[in-house]
Amino acid sequence: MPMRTPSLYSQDDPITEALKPPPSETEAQKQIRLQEEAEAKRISEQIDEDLRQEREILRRKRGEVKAESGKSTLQKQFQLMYRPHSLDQERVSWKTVIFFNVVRSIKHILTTLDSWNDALEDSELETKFGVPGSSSQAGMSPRSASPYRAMSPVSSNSSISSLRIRLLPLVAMDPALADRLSGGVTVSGSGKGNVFVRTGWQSRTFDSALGRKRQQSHENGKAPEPAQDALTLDVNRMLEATQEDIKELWAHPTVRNLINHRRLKLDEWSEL
Ligand SMILES: Nc1nc2c(ncn2[C@@H]2O[C@H](COP(=O)(O)OP(=O)(O)OP(=O)(O)O)[C@@H](O)[C@H]2O)c(=O)[nH]1
Ligand SMILES: [Mg+2]
Repeated sequence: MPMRTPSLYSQDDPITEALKPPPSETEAQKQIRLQEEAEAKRISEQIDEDLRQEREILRRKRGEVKAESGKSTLQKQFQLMYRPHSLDQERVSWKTVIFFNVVRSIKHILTTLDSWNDALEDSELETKFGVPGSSSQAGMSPRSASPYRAMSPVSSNSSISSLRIRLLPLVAMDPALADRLSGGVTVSGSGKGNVFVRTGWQSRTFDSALGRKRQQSHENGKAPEPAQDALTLDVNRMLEATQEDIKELWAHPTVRNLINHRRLKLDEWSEL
């Protein structure tokens, strides 16, 4: 009796019924068909096996460590215990991040204020939006839906516009800081654009900050001194010069109002 290759098709499946070979099939044709089926099955099983192995490799690569399980915290603790100097060195790179967050937030406040024409006072907010929480006009878009420009007289917004002018040089540093963090990848967009932080930002900010100095002191076998580069020095100076303006902006009733009415949201930026 000749060996029969097992058929792919089961006996009681409606699809099997539909795919049945024609009754006129010769024995030779049948053999070819069964061989083709067996080959197709083998290939399909091979693909499944390959996929399974790939998943397994990926799973091993990722490891079993879960997100938010304290990896970074543990690393910092080890650093503190065994290489406290390395944290001093890192301080410089974090400076860029902190400056960027501050500058970006100020820019965001000013942009939001601008979209409200710098002039949302208590009385106007109450009239326009009702008491906080009553959402009669929630979602109304600022510029298009309001004739503020025409109707709001110069009052508290005069101080905002002067704050805006004083803070302009600081806000102008935003692209440079973003550029530093994203490693030269241009951050485009409307000012709301996110910075895509790329792997290695820390060594980048660190290298830019220390440059040759680091190399030299490594050659001497000494730990490098924390230093700052031109960019962070500039921002540092500007922050010092404008700190009162920043406080004033933050405490300004219009800004307070926007925050209270949830017209101004400052994102937390916790990826770093
Ligand atoms: N109670 C407690 N909280 C911890 C401990 N270690 C870390 N945390 C907190 O857990 C949170 C996550 O810690 P991370 O060190 O950022 O965790 P991670 O594994 O690096 O997280 P990913 O980078 O998102 O994968 C932080 O809020 C830490 O403060 C711990 O030993 N005890
Ligand atoms: Mg982490």
